[in-house]
Amino acid sequence: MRNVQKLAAGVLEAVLGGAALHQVLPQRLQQLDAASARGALQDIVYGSLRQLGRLDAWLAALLERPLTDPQLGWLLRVALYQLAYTRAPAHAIVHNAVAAAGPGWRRGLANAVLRNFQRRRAELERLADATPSARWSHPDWWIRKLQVQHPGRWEAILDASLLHPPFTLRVNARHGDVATYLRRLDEAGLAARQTGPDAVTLDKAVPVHQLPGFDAGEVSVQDAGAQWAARLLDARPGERILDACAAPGGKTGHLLERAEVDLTALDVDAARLARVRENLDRLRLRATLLEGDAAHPERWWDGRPFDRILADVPCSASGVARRNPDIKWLRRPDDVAQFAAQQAVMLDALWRLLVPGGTLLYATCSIFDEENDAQVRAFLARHPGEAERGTLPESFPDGSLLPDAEHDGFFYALLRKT
Ligand SMILES: C[S@@+](CC[C@H](N)C(=O)[O-])C[C@H]1O[C@@H](n2cnc3c(N)ncnc32)[C@H](O)[C@@H]1O
Repeated sequence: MRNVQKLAAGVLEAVLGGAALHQVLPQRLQQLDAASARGALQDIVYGSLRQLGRLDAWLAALLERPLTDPQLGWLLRVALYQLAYTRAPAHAIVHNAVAAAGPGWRRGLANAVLRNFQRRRAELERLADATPSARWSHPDWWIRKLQVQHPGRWEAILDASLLHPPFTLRVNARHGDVATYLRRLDEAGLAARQTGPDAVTLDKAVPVHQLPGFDAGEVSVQDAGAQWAARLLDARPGERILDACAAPGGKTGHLLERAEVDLTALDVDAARLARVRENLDRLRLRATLLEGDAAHPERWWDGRPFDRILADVPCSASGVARRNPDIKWLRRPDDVAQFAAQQAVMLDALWRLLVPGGTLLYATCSIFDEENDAQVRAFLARHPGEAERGTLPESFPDGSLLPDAEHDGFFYALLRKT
């Protein structure tokens, strides 16, 4: 356990220092032989990042003066996370963290902090609950933005963002229906329920290769909220479709599963585009893959207009913060305006590629207004008389997809070229 604690502390320090979680964590996971230790490291890193505001508040309350050793601080947060949120035996957590803390005063301090946490737990929970950034483990600016932009829903959004993200599959309609797949999951001993027209959510995440039919392309892992994109774009057989920010290809695959279309999958990132190819190969589906910048179609467009365009633009990812819990700590308030500016340029550029009468589906995994409704309103104001906003179907949940227990946060707007 000592090694796992130290590795977890190292990952947290690197990530909060600016390193990419998806690069640092796999490197550290490779240093562990036992699958159980790798599982524990993954859980501790994700869980600590999800609850970091609370862990910070506890640590600050337990220290008499600020720590001079940042590495010890990360180790203590890891141990606090384990004590509060895991089933590992408390004595082992404390014993190993104290040993990992190093000699001299570090050892004594680690011992005092962790034992005091156990003694003062109820008081510390109340203390954290009284401070929004600790209660919901989000930066203050993020919480204030949600309070202003979602006055009736901000607490529910933040509560949902502390949950473990659901593990949801998309059933490939070319292979069978949801009811049949639910029966196959049941036969495999995997409890699940339907959470969308093509979506089933498992009670517990499992490695994908344990899923019946995964290798044959019968299902894909995709959040139920993300599965609305293909349904809303509603591509018809034979149409020419542009998936303008396609990688890693989750929505590309869904579009192709639903209709025989002539699909171009564009992405600016060649490495990510390779993942589109891998995903489509598994699904045995075909598309034209193009590396290119959606903001500069003159560099890659062949001049033939598209009937429908999916613009699943890069965004703050504030709707999927529980899946990428480093994001909320690394984003700066200014980033949101920068994303919004980049999205506006991409929207205007892509709009020119759409056939008259065609539809563009604008999509983000953000819950911030600047990237969503305000973005669409500004677009309509820039294109008077040539664009109108389409209505989303009644089956679409509640007019918006704010994160909850069943799906992540997404935004969709249909734009029709008049
Ligand atoms: C939200 S992700 C897309 C997710 C994808 N649609 C899916 O469902 O799997 C945004 C993608 O936009 C790509 N991207 C960012 N800037 C771009 C640009 N200027 N042109 C094209 N793609 C871009 C990123 O590389 C990233 O893969």
